[in-house]
Amino acid sequence: MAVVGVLALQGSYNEHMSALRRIGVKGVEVRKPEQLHGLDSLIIPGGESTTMAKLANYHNLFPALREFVGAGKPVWGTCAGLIFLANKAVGQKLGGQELVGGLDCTVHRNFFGSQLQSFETELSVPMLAEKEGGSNTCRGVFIRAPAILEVGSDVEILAECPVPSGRPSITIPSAEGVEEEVYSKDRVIVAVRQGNILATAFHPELTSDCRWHRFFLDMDRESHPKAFSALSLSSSSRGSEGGSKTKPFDLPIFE
Ligand SMILES: NC(=O)CC[C@H](N)C(=O)O
Repeated sequence: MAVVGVLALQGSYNEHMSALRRIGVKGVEVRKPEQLHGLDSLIIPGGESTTMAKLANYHNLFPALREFVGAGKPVWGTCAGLIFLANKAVGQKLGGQELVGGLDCTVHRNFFGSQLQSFETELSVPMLAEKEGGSNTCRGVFIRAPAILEVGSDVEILAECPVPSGRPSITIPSAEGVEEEVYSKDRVIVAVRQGNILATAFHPELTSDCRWHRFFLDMDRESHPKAFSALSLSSSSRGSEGGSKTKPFDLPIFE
């Protein structure tokens, strides 16, 4: 059975652990580099990316995290986790912060504004519905959320969000170091996939909809099918919130 690590330095790791439990998957809390060995995939939760980066540095986790991503194992970053995985982040604190990288995109750390400008909205997610069943939308919980400004050609866009009208305008340094306004579009990217990397600017682990977790586990399954024996990780719950997919008749494992 696949073993999914959840980086447990700070932030919403408990919520990811319980979402994994809901779909019958074993989650393992990761705080040290050696705990990454033997994992099939990894979730980097939301939280506060600067604090998380300091803790990751303290535990000497960055080289091991980069190696994990580079090995092609599935990695999912939610919110602060997305910032960790981006190749480039803007809107950071002075001096920036260390990133794991791997995801070919530029992320703005606090695109939607301050904690007070946190919000929930329905996101259109046709691809998620196609793969995991259920409604064409999902609830997006955005907490002092980042957003993706630009993506490379290998990055598949899975969800976009209308830019709220009250959002403060953002500036990023140009190549010459001069401040310039860059974002004027009315939509922004909030979920992407690039090969083994999944990233969401919002928090599916704070909702009861497990489809993003299932989607991630399906990526995991695709990357090494042997870890998934006849015990279907989601056979117990696929169909409850996922909706229309019928359960394979030969896999009535957990009822
Ligand atoms: N909910 C979150 O993970 C917020 C992330 C936050 N914008 C940061 O920079 O870390």
